[in-house]
Amino acid sequence: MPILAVVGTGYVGLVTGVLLADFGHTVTCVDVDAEKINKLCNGQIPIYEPGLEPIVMRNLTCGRLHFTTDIRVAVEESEVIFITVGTPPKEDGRADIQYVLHAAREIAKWMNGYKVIVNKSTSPVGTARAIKQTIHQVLHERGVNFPFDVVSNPEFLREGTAIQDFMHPYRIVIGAENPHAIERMKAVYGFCYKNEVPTIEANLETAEMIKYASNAYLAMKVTYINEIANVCEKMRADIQLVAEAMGLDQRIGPSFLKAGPGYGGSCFPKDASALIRMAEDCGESLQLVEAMIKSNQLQKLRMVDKIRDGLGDLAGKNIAILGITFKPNTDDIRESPALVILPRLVELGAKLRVYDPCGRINGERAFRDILDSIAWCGDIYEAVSDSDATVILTDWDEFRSIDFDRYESLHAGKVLFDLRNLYERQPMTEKGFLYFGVGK
Ligand SMILES: NC(=O)c1ccc[n+]([C@@H]2O[C@H](COP(=O)([O-])OP(=O)(O)OC[C@H]3O[C@@H](n4cnc5c(N)ncnc54)[C@H](O)[C@@H]3O)[C@@H](O)[C@H]2O)c1
Ligand SMILES: O=c1ccn([C@@H]2O[C@H](COP(=O)(O)OP(=O)(O)O[C@H]3O[C@H](CO)[C@@H](O)[C@H](O)[C@H]3O)[C@@H](O)[C@H]2O)c(=O)[nH]1
Repeated sequence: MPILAVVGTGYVGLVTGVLLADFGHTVTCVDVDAEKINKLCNGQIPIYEPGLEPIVMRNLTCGRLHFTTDIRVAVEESEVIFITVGTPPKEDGRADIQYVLHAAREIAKWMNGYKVIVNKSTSPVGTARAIKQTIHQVLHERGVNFPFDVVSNPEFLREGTAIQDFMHPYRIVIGAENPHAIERMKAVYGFCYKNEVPTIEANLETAEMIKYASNAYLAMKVTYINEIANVCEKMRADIQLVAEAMGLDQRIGPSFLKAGPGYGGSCFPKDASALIRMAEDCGESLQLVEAMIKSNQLQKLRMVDKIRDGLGDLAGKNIAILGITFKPNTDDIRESPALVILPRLVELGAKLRVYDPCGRINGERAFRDILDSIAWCGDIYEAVSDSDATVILTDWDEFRSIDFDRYESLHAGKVLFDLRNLYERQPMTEKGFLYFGVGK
């Protein structure tokens, strides 16, 4: 059984390392962030991911899982080394692979025998070859000649459901040049999944492209349903029934058809832009993906128009905001629709009373320019107290069961902008609410 190392202990690295350990592998997770590693060594989880903490504790205790800032030991002791560092967007939309190549250089510095270097970071086509070249160069500088293979093994987990996604992936993609590397990867995953998960073996370029093509397609599904929702609103049609009926067609499928305020997160936006640049670099244009990005930006602004149309002049209005994270069950607010919608509401004169079950710490940082207009609240009812209207921005489960009797007793304005369609219009209207959903 190969000993494993994971370089980069963020969302993907931590989940990968911890769950591979839970499947029985010996894993060392490395990060350059000493504070993060210190916390993890003490069993504290630096991110919010439901269910992860007990699994970390369990594997730390039984000695299969290690955290360190010392990449040397991790590399020397392992045979298969995953790279899971960030690939953030550059200003021109391209993915910045400098952290991936830096990790590759660090690995090459301490290689002491055959290694499989597995890139799990979402990286443009050509990155695996660049990793290979980087490692060759460092080994050459060191005057050594250890054999190694580079594998592209994109990750498809979602934040908030990362454990379930990692334990039961739809597929495993292994891009490699050498059958021996594929065999070592099968030794890693076959041990976990008993070969029950479909595995796609491909060349490096194909594996890298599968990740971008998948993310852009999912983002396009969301954007498509949002556009149809906008038309439904004008035509007395109900997007939820439209989506349900569409989804029953197996060729379409029911997932990623929930209309809302636009997609966000650390992946869809940056990966769509990177895909467009990748296409441009080889003389092609991806017009659907380009249109999707524009449409998604408009969708976020459209939510502001919806609120302004429903409430009138926003100057001096108190608006309760329920949810700022880009989706439920995460503390991540990267590219969240809230980042566009909240500053615009403030610009229009509104005061915001914000509650998010997990997003406050990241929110305080992201909204530092408008903090004077934000009151952070500890729960739903504190947020809605004395407000003129409530906006549901994230589909956290606790927002599905608001106690509306309590809501009324807090002098909360009976105007609800339900941007995740958690409620039905008719019962809300019967309760005396002015109700605005998306696409119904
Ligand atoms: N977040 C997701 O849900 C998700 C899902 C699938 C794929 N991805 C992709 O996976 C990659 C990682 O994403 P993330 O969200 O986990 O990022 P992240 O920012 O949460 O974590 C990256 C970590 O790498 C560390 N790091 C950077 N350089 C390092 C180095 N040289 N050595 C050791 N550690 C180093 C950072 O300190 C950080 O802790 C990205 O390419 C992303 O697109 C993310
Ligand atoms: O029907 C839907 C589904 C999603 N969304 C929005 O789309 C965004 C992304 O959601 P989701 O895909 O669940 O979250 P991520 O954690 O960003 O996961 C995506 O990005 C990851 C990083 O690449 C991939 O690994 C995953 O497969 C891919 O789903 C969020 O803003 C959601 O609110 C909708 O509005 N409607």
